[in-house]
Amino acid sequence: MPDPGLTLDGVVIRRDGRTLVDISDHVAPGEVLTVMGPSGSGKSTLLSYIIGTLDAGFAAQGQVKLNGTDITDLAPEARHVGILFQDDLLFPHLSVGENLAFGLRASIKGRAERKRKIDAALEDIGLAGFAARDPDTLSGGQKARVSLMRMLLSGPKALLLDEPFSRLDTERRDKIRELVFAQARANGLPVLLVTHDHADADAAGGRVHRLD
Ligand SMILES: Nc1ncnc2c1ncn2[C@@H]1O[C@H](COP(=O)(O)OP(=O)(O)OP(=O)(O)O)[C@@H](O)[C@H]1O
Repeated sequence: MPDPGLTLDGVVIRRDGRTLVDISDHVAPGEVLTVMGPSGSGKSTLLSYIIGTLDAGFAAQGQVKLNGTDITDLAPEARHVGILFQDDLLFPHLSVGENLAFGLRASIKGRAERKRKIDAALEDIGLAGFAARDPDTLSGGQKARVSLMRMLLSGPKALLLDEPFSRLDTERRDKIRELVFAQARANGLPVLLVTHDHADADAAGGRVHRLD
């Protein structure tokens, strides 16, 4: 595979004549690149560009490549880039298992195979036996784990994290952060982490790109 990982090649994003983002970088499989910067510096804007949902009011140039393939002009769903937000919500009218099934790749058709995958996924995140539960009966940390797993089950080739830990208390935060990074490493996913928190950057252990 040519150049595995996520490549940002001369990505420049402007708004009203002001350059917000200017980045060229390569994030290897299993590596975490942390993006930090003050409020309004363009962190979420960069993630929108990568997933293909940048607001038309921005002017952008540069290529986004995933495993050597240029995905800059693909529709968001064709990019296979997973994103996790601070307030990621589970579908409240679906059970925990159905929420996970929603993320499962369409290629997994058989009922038994889907159930087996979901049970294994719940076990992976320490929630074995939770398939029938309603999301609103879960704690914040449990919901965060289900959101993460739902996203991973959709088979992303890169992982973007937009302050996904900031609502969690310190103890849960450490555990979930570890789980996210361990899953990214296990799946060989390049990770781009947007955060205000230096503890997140330290836990990620990789390089830091600053937007000012
Ligand atoms: N749809 C929009 N219309 C107008 N301005 C926008 C829009 N979206 C973002 N902006 C502006 O673009 C700049 C970058 O916003 P962005 O959300 O990327 O910042 P951020 O670094 O993620 O901030 P925060 O840390 O507060 O989330 C800000 O000045 C913001 O006001």
